[in-house]
Amino acid sequence: MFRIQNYINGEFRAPLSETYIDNYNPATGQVYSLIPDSDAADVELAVLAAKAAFPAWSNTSAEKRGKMLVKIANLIDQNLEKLAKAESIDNGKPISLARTVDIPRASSNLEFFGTAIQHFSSESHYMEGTAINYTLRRPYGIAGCISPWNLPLYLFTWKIAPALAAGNCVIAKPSEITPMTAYLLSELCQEAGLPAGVLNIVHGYGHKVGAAITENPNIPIISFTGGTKTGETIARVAAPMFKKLSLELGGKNPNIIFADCDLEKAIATSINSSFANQGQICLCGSRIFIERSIYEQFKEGFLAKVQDLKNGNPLDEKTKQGAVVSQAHMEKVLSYIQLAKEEGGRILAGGQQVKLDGENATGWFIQPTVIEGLAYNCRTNTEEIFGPVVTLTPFDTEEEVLEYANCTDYGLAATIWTENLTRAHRVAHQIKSGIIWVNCWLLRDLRTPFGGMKQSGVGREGGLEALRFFTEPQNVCVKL
Ligand SMILES: NC(=O)C1=CN([C@@H]2O[C@H](COP(=O)(O)OP(=O)(O)OC[C@H]3O[C@@H](n4cnc5c(N)ncnc54)[C@H](O)[C@@H]3O)[C@@H](O)[C@H]2O)C=CC1
Ligand SMILES: O=C(O)/C=C/C=C(\O)C(=O)O
Repeated sequence: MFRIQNYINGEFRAPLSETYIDNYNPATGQVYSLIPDSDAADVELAVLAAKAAFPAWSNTSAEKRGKMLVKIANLIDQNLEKLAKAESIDNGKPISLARTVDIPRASSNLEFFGTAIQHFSSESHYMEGTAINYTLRRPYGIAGCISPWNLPLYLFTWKIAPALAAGNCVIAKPSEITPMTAYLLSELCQEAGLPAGVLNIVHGYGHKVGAAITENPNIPIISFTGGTKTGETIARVAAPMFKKLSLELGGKNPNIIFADCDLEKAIATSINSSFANQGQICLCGSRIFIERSIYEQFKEGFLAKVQDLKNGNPLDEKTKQGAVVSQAHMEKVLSYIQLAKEEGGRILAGGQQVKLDGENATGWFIQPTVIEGLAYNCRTNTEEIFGPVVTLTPFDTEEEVLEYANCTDYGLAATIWTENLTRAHRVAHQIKSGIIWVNCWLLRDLRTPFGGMKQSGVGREGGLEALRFFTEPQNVCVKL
């Protein structure tokens, strides 16, 4: 069976333990490759490599570093089909989504930061006639990047690109649930001629490799995307070591439909914001609040479109709903559907695991599920499910829907549907979320600050925020 390898010091290496973890295809439930079960000793090798590479990489001009990232982006483009297929098999997502969103975005991340670093500048402060201060933005040394399974290459590159562009060397850990495209990327890095030790990819479990990165005193800065509980564990270890942290965590995002919206557009986009990637995007709008006067109309139009969303083999071009990522995750999502019933919810669509034919009979598929009749503040409506499950709740006033929207511990993203711009600004201002979309969803400009409030995270990534995060300011004051 195919064995993924670590990428350390520019070379492909087996884990020192020589043990491997099974890697599953979620659409068949079968093991199809093996992942290094690395540990702290492999991370230590990566640290040695990164330390040795840092002086040269950090002294390479921003232009050259940027060009290297753009070269890797071009190789991603040339390998689009191979990477999209690998992502679909590894994660269970429809190949059409991997081909049009995940892989192109991975390329954009590298290109964006490869060019952004060439325009990055720092400040100077003139003290009239007395002194001039200039601020240097210095790379930290070795950055740790830990990424999740839902958008594997997309989020992996979202972290490593700004870290490398800024002149850091990186030790990166993709999710052990979806390691394949990070491995394929390491092959492209070697092909591009990325100097040895600049990027090191160590595969394995979070509690071993992730914990070793978090605990390692030579890694002073960590960027993490994943579950809120894991973020808390990382913060507990890293904070007393005074590490710099960026935590992109969970969400339980409101999707607010006012009666004066363009209903057709609101329904079409809400289908996407509910069920794209089987609802496994931290930005999905899983709580849909609908103004009572159009509740039945929205519900009817929405349910009609949900009926068209059939689960299918992710490698089939026509499939819009693939498999969820793992058996454990499927069981978690199904347990929330059961909880919703216990909390008084009515299942309007879906609600079950789906058994497909042939080799997909043993895959992990869940029907897109729509539930109504729940209290806005019950567990189903406040805990992150992270699957193809949404709830519909009517509201009467703006004040009431703001209370609903803000009632969870999360504050990542929100969507507002209205044709009344004054209302849109007013409501946006009162929602406690890091990202607000008005009459759209997941419309991404990579220059904008990205991240959440409350338990959705700490810090912001994207654009200049990411380049500032991965650099440490040093002020030099020169007496005139
Ligand atoms: N982007 C997001 O908002 C994501 C949210 N989640 C949420 O988290 C829940 C749990 O999913 P998991 O797969 O368990 O996500 P996770 O948070 O455990 O995994 C994310 C990454 O963190 C690593 N990790 C795990 N434990 C670690 C530790 N102690 N130290 C350092 N790194 C560690 C994992 O190996 C993976 O690379 C999901 O059901 C979902 O609700 C999961 C993935 C992405
Ligand atoms: O940067 C984006 O466009 C999307 C980011 C999504 C996540 O961070 C997530 O789902 O975890």
